[in-house]
Amino acid sequence: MEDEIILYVSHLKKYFDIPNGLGRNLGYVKAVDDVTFTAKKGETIGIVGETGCGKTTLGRTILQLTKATDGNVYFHLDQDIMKKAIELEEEYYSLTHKKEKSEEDKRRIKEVEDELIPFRKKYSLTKMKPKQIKEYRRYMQPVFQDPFSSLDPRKLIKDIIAEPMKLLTNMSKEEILEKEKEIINEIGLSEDHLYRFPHEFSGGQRQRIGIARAISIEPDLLLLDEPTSALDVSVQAQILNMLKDIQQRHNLTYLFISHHLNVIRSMSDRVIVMYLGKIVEIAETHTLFTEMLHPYTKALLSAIPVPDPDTKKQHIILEGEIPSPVNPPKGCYFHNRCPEAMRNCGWSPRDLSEPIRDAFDVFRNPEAEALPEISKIVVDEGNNILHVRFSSQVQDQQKVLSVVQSIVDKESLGKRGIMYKAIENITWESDGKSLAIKMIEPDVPKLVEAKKDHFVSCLLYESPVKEEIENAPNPGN
Ligand SMILES: Nc1ncnc2c1ncn2[C@@H]1O[C@H](COP(=O)(O)OP(=O)(O)OP(=O)(O)O)[C@@H](O)[C@H]1O
Repeated sequence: MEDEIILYVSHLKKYFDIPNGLGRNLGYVKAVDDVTFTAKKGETIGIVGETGCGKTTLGRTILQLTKATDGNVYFHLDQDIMKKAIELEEEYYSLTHKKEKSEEDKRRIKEVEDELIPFRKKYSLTKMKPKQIKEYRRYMQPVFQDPFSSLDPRKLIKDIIAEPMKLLTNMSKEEILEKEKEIINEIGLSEDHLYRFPHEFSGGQRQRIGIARAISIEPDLLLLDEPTSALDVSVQAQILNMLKDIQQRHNLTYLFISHHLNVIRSMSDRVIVMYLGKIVEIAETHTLFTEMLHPYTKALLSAIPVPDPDTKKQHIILEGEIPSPVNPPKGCYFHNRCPEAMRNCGWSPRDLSEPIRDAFDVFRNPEAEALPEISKIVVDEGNNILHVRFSSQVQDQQKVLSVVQSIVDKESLGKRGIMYKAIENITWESDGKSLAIKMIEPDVPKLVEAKKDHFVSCLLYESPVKEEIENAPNPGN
């Protein structure tokens, strides 16, 4: 692997619209949400995470097979330009995301913007015109999971492999055939296989053909999206070994997506762990598998079986459901399942609205007969307040308050006793009909370099550190 940075993905986002069928938008699926990383020439970056966390969408958006919603992708550039891209993008991002901006910051933002806008148009794939993107396409190629559907059954292998060469290069017919002969041997098949149809091949052979097609135009980067997941275990190892050989011979960079942690471990130089469209951790492979930092990575990796029966390993079972990418929680997206969550990790009035409604509903709780009737519950996400409105003036305010307090305590128990610490105060509004539960504003974790070359997005690794937060006096108590 060289030190040359071949790919810089900068704050990339892909949100899918959710149309209601009547021309209006119901919201977005945040499939990729602010992803930043670099890849070096000859490096394999493994991408892991539970199903639906955005791995495929990330790969497709980088390769411009899906149009990005926001962010930039710099690829295959002169190293000085690449360095400039990183400098400009990072400065712009940190300036524009400052909570309070000085006059000097505002002036600098304008200056960086003036330089960045034409720079992006010229160099960022997400801002280029289709014709310009086409020039880069030959240097980045995808290989997908399903070798059965990715090859046109009516075409000879010769024509299938020739497609990218015809489309993206100026090679003559003779040159294409020459290249095909060379490449078919490289993937372990022979020249006469060029004159057969896809159905005449096994799954493993078809995936070899898919790889041959991708490397025929001598790209620099391959997106390998679960390339062996549809194959028998015995065939998987052969394909993985072949991919390693091809990588060495051609000095290729791989973006390697897989559910299989052992495959990721054996293939990758560095690993990206994703959760709900965001990167939660990036580190060199050995470090990630032995000294993982993020609570999610710890849980994910605890699921790998240990071959030695004498070695005891604790399997961390995550409670709670994966939140919807349409309406992800505030703060850290993982906080509601996190065994190490703290009071500022993202608790929201949303968490209390249902339990409070249930406790005051006579159909769900017989004891609610003695309680006043709720007319409305309003979640004010902006101010982090839950407003509970009753149908009429509440006489025994103390009793209602203690019921609400007991719900908060009960809910907190399920959240390892943490959530109650997120309550700033519970007060009656002056009309005597409404109760307001105010929660603290959660912090949003940033991807920070916690150790050398080891990045993690978790408040445990940002200041104020865990102890400070946990020992802070709790105004809700
Ligand atoms: N074309 C689309 N339109 C709307 N939503 C989409 C589309 N493609 C993906 N999604 C949604 O985006 C999110 C991320 O999906 P993606 O396929 O990228 O995840 P993944 O990690 O690759 O999952 P898997 O491991 O199952 O392939 C999911 O919630 C998915 O439902």
